[in-house]
Amino acid sequence: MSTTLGAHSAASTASLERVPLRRLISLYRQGGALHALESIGRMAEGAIARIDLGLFRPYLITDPAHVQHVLRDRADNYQRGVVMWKPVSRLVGNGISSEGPLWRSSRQVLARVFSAQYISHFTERMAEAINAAADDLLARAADQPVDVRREMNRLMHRAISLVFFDDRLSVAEIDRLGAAVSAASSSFMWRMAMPFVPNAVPMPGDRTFRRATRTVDEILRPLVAEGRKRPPGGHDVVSKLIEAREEDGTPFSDQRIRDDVVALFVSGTESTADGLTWLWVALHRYPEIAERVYAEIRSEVGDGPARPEHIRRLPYTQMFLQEVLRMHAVGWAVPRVAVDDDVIAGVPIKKGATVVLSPYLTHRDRRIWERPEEFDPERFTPERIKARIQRHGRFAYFPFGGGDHVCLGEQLFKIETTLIMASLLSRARPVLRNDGPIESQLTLTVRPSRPVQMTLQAHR
Ligand code: HEM
Repeated sequence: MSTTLGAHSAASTASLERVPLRRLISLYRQGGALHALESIGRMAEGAIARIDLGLFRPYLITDPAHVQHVLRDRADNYQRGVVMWKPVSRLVGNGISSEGPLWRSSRQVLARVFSAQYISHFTERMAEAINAAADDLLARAADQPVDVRREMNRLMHRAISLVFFDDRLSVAEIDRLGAAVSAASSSFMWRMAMPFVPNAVPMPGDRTFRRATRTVDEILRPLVAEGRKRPPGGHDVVSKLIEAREEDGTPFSDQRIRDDVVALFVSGTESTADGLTWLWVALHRYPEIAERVYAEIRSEVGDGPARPEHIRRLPYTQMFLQEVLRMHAVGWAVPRVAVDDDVIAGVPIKKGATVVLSPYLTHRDRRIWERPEEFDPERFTPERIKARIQRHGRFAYFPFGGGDHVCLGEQLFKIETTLIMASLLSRARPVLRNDGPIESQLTLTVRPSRPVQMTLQAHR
């Protein structure tokens, strides 16, 4: 086994460099999977890397021009369709998380529901719900450390409750739904590792999967049935899916609606919880930079409550958030399969090959980012963004992906996160209470290696 590196100049012929398996194993042994990934990224320096794992030989792509080629210029030739997908589709069906006509009809309706304009129907109530939950959190976290991920999930579920269900599901039920979706998602690891095993053959995790999907159905099916009896015109996800039509004009079935809601949960909640957790780690780690965030929020929001109009009056807070997602690109891998033969930067990509784009590595490419290991929100001033785009193109920074499958939840994430920050940080600042260091861990997302514990100290 080996890793083969190809040149990154579009005009050049491929220059290849082999890294023996010994090297890969030694990188893994030195510092785990993330260290190995980072090291390959550094060696490649934007060139295409071929990770040779025997039968599976994906290409790792990090140069912004190559990313643009896959996600935008030749998007028709690069589709989702990894074999690992089969077990996931048992949970999320074949709508928004797939490809083809069913994806297109889901995407069409959901792109509208998740646009800034549609979400604005909910921001007023979202701010109220987040302020109320923040009051509760501030009271609990004043002296006793709380688990950041769990608390961020709770806050996020309040926003989701509105946008997905127009508040027709209680927060307790959404927490239950979230837990079931999360249990189901982690139950099919074995099936993902061995996708060719038929469903009829029992495997570890099957029982958890069945129990979790039963809970999901118990919660969502009555909600869809009740939604069908309501007058049309609702702005929430379920109402819009009920009004949606397939390309041939048939309405979405109950199963299809249930599948898309679950798919949104799967795509949206894990990455949001990870992104929000890194946010608190960054505020604690970089106190001088965090002071500027607190000062901006205090000057605009005072002692609260946070309101929708504050969102666009907090530019430094937004820059801080962008830098969090640069350093901690939680969706670290965006995989695609080549539909037909292609050539990228002189490297032939055969039909059926898997290419993996990695925002995590692109965001740490030294050719694009000065001192990429340093946390610096100033990278995101409008002037510097413009200069970067002119020099390196739009895909130098792509935490939310790009092209046809660009993340649907980007606006929702920004709105809910800014409201959460404004509501909590107008009154308090975080202090992490973990004993040891918090490292990054590579799983399906990049997440903190241990649960993050924090208290919230009232501003003096
Ligand atoms: C920090 C938060 C988030 C990050 C970093 C993130 C990242 C991403 C990325 C990289 C993709 C592209 C995947 C691909 O091209 O294959 C994506 C797609 C997607 N995201 Fe997000 N996401 C976040 C939050 C959300 C939220 C809050 C939602 C919805 C509630 C959401 C829903 C989706 C959906 C449905 C897709 C697939 C879209 C399609 O295939 O048409 N995401 N996300």
